[in-house]
Amino acid sequence: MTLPALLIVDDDPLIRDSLRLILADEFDIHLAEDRPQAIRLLRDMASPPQLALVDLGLPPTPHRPEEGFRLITELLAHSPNIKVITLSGQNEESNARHARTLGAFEFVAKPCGPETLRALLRDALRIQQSEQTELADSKSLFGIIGNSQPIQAMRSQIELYAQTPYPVLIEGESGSGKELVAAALQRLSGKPDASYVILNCAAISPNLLESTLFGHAKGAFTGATNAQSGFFERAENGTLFLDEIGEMPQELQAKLLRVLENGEYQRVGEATTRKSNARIIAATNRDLKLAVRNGAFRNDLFHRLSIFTIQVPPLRNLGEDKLLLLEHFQGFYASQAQRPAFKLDPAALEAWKRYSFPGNTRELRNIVIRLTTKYPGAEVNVRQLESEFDPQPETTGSTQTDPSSEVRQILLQGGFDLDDMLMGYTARYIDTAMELAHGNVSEAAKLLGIARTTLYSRMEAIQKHKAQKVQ
Ligand SMILES: Nc1ncnc2c1ncn2[C@@H]1O[C@H](COP(=O)(O)OP(=O)(O)OP(=O)(O)O)[C@@H](O)[C@H]1O
Repeated sequence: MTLPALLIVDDDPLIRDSLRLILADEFDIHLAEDRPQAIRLLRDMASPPQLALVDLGLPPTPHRPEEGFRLITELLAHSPNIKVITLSGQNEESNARHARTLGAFEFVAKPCGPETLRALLRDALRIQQSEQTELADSKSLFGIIGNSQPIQAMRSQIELYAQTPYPVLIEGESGSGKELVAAALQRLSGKPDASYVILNCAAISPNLLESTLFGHAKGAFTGATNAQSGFFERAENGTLFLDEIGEMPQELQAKLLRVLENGEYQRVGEATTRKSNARIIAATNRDLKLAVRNGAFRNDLFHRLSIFTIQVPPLRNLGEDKLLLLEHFQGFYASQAQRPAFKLDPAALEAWKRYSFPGNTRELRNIVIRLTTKYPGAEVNVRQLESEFDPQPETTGSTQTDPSSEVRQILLQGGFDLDDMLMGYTARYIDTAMELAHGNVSEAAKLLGIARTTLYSRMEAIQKHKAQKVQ
C-alpha cells in the first residue's frame, strides 16, 4: 500500500528527525529545512504530497513568520488540494491564525504529542478525501454556490463563454474559486468527454515547463531518454487549463502566443511542427495588466488570452453568499465527520457577516472544518468564532497599486491607452462600491452617485471593452 506523502519543513534538524521517526510508519516523509528547498523538492516529486507540516519561523528570518507565510501561499499555488498544518510556538497564536487565512488547514503548538499530531494528520487526510468526492458529486451541479448578483453575473458569463473555442482568462484573488470556474467552463463546453488537462505553471520549475507543455524528443536534454508528449498533446481537442499563468517565463510566453495564433508548436529538440486544437483557459491571482506594464508579461499574449475575461469576485463582495456557503459547508463537513453540525449564536452570525474573509472561500471553508471538529452540535459564540478570524487581514487580498504615482513612467514607456486606463479606474470604483454594499447593486449605485441601470451598463461596458481590445 502506498503511504500518503507528507512534506515536513523545519529548520531544526532535531525536530525534523524526531518527526520522521514518529511518523514514518504511516506517512511517506519528505524533509526540507527552508522554503527554497521545500519548493525544489516539490517540483521534483512526481505528484504533490497530500500533507505538509510547516514551521512558520524559517531561515533567513527564523524568528519571524514571513518565510512560513510565503511557503504556505507557494504550496497552495503549487497544489491547491494540499492540507498544510503549521507548527508554531505557544505564544504565536496570531501568526497561526494569519497562516490559516492564507490557506493553512490547522496549526499545532510546539511541543506536540505524537498522538495529537497523528490524529490531526489523519483528520486532514480524511477531509481531503471527502472533498474530492464532493467535487465529483457536484459536477452536474456546477459546484459554484452563491446567489449574489456578482455570482449570478459570473455564472451567465461562464455559460456564455463555455461553448466558444476562444481562450478565457480567469482573474481573482487567491481562494476565490478560479479553479472551480475553469472546471465549470470545461463541463459546459459541450464536449463532456473531451480531455481536461490542468497545468499549474507555478508548480513546475521554469526550465521544465516547456517540455511539460509541448513534450520533447528523445535526447533533447540530459535525462530525456525517451520521446515524450506534452500537455498540449494530452489535451487533444479538449481543454488545457493553465493555472498561475503569470508565472510563465517570457520565452515560453512567446511560444504559447504562437499556439494561440495558429495552433502550431514543436516538441523540445524536434523540428516537426505539430498542431493543437486544445482550448486554453488561463487563471491568475496577479494583476496581469500591471505585469504587462512592468514588462514581466507579454502585452500581445495578454490580449490574446483575455478575449473573454471572467473576474471571480472576492468573497467580501458577495453579501449573503457568506451565509449560503456557511450552510453548505456546515452540512457537508458534519455529515462527513458523522457529527451534528455546529450553530452560530446570533452575535456570532453577525460577526460572520461582518468579517471580510481575506482568504476568500478557502478560508471560510477551513473555518467551518475547524468549528465542526471543535464544537459538534454546540452553539458557537462570538468570542469562539472570532478566535478563528485573521487578526491582521489587511496584509492579504488584492495586490493592486495606485497607478497615479506611475503616470510619468507609464507615458514614457509608450503604448499607453487612456480608455483602457479609465475603464480600469471605473472597474476599481465599481468593485469597491460593490464591496461596501455587500453585493447589493442598488446600494453600490448610490455610493457611486449613479443610477442602478447606469451601473449595470457600466459593468457591461467594462466587459465589452476588454473583448474589443483583442478584435
Ligand atoms: N462559489 C463557491 N462555491 C463553492 N465552493 C467554492 C466557491 N468558491 C470557492 N470555493 C471553494 O473554495 C476553495 C478554493 O477555491 P479554488 O481552489 O478554486 O480557488 P482559486 O481561486 O483557484 O485559488 P488559488 O489562486 O489560490 O489557486 C475550493 O475548495 C473551492 O471548491
